[in-house]
Amino acid sequence: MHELLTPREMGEADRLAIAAGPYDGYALMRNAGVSIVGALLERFPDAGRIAVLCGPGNNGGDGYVAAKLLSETGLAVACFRNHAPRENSAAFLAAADYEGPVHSLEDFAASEFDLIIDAFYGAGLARSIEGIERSIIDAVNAANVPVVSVDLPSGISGASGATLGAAFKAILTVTFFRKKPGHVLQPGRDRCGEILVTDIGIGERVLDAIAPQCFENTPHLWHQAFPTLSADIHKYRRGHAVIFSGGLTATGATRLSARAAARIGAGAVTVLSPPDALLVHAAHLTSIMLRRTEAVADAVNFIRERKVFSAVLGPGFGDFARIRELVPALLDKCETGEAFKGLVLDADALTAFEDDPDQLFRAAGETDANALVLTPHEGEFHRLFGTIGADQALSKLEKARHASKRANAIIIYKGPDTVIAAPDGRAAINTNATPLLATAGSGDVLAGMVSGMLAQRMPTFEAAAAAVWLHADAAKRFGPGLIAEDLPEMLPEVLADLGLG
Ligand SMILES: NC(=O)C1=CN([C@@H]2O[C@H](COP(=O)(O)OP(=O)(O)OC[C@H]3O[C@@H](n4cnc5c(N)ncnc54)[C@H](OP(=O)(O)O)[C@@H]3O)[C@@H](O)[C@H]2O)[C@@H](O)CC1
Ligand SMILES: Nc1ncnc2c1ncn2[C@@H]1O[C@H](COP(=O)(O)OP(=O)(O)O)[C@@H](O)[C@H]1O
Ligand SMILES: [K+]
Repeated sequence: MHELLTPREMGEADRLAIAAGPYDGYALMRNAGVSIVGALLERFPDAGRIAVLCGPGNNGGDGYVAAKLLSETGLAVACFRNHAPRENSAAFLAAADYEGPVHSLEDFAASEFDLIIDAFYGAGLARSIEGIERSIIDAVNAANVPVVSVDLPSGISGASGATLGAAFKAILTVTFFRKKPGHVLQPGRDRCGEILVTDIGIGERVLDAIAPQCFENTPHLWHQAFPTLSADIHKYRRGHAVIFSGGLTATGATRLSARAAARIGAGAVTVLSPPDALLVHAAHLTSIMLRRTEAVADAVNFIRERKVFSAVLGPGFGDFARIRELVPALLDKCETGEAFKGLVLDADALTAFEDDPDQLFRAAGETDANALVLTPHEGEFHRLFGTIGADQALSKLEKARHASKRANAIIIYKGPDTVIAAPDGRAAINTNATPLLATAGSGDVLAGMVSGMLAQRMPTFEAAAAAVWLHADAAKRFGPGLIAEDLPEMLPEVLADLGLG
């Protein structure tokens, strides 16, 4: 159930399901209406006066089916519309079968109803909502009457989650077969309220032909790829990660990453520290090892000699020129048949390429697409991928995908709706985050977690997706008062509950 279907793919799913039978378009629509009414009666048993706002397409058709069923239960239902459905469409049949009152949108007043069913537009919304429909959406949102949206809150793009003109703020959204990206990307996600995905008779087999490439980030996506421990494992075989430290005044970020890499299961973690920061690290580290490194060659030699599998570069690092030297040298190590296979660039290691992102992309272009993970937040994304970031026509999902191809790297585009994208086209949208993560250092922890998973040889896309989900789950479990230090300490509980590690 974690596949996300674009509106175009959903249209294809409908088409394939109708071709396979036994349901035709109107039968699917009746099933959709049944699922809407079932959810509504269960959640709003006291709603006596219900308005159904019907658009001209099949979303409106679902509305007429729901109106008919609700009126058959004896409730006072009224439909409002300005455009009748196209003749011979499934929605046309649904409108004809509904025998209750149909009014003009001009006569609608939100205050006269206990509940509003929003069936203006769903997956077919193709342009900005204007005119009377827009005025009604604004008035209903202001009136605070509960809204149940059919498929999507009207005004939200199913493809991008963007608001086209104006959008309802629903308390419940009932959708069919699978969620769409618009249900999980902001601001769409906030507009949906509770999301109920219902079965309307579309068989799972349609997915074989559609082969979706976008997923909601749930443990199903990466559970199988999570590393397991054999009885004869030892710490270096389990996986050795290194974290590059900056100078004396910014060592905390390094230790946050290191602790997270260790807690997520790396067998050994070493902090590579410049001479001036050694003492402060030594005073704080216990199970995490410490190594003095000065020249780029020191780090590269250590990585080779000590069979290091992954590294984090960037948190608190400070020295941009050194980063620009280190990145090509480290990516080169990923390619030379040695143990080292994964580099995570975060924070300063992203900003270091702000003036010449092509320098990074050239180095990355010569390596395996699974060797590099970039973890930009909004600001860092714009620094590295200015043109892509500024393109208003692209959703966050599409931006992450374009950036991933451009950089030949796995991108973790962070935020309330973090998108993880791979150059091969796969993408995952994360939905379990909490605003509690907006605390200094939480990104450093995430970078460390990714490298800890890479050290254990988890495939890169799955490692990135797993780290993002586990990071958010840790935050939610800890709850209010969270600071970044708490996140690694919650991981044992998170992992144990999933039976991982
Ligand atoms: N068998 C199935 O397929 C099933 C589908 N199901 C349901 O169908 C929904 C998708 O139906 P849909 O494709 O008809 O699209 P929908 O969202 O109703 O809008 C299209 C209409 O709106 C119009 N229009 C668009 N934007 C506009 C705007 N801004 N302002 C004004 N008009 C605008 C557009 O006009 P046009 O662009 O063609 O001129 C067209 O007339 C889906 O969400 C689900 O609820 C379920 O019943 C299960 C079975
Ligand atoms: N409002 C929010 N809701 C959910 N997650 C958030 C929110 N704000 C930040 N985060 C998450 O917190 C982390 C912050 O990372 P980052 O901005 O790099 O912080 P820092 O640089 O302080 O470590 C990211 O994983 C991001 O997705
Ligand atoms: K709708």
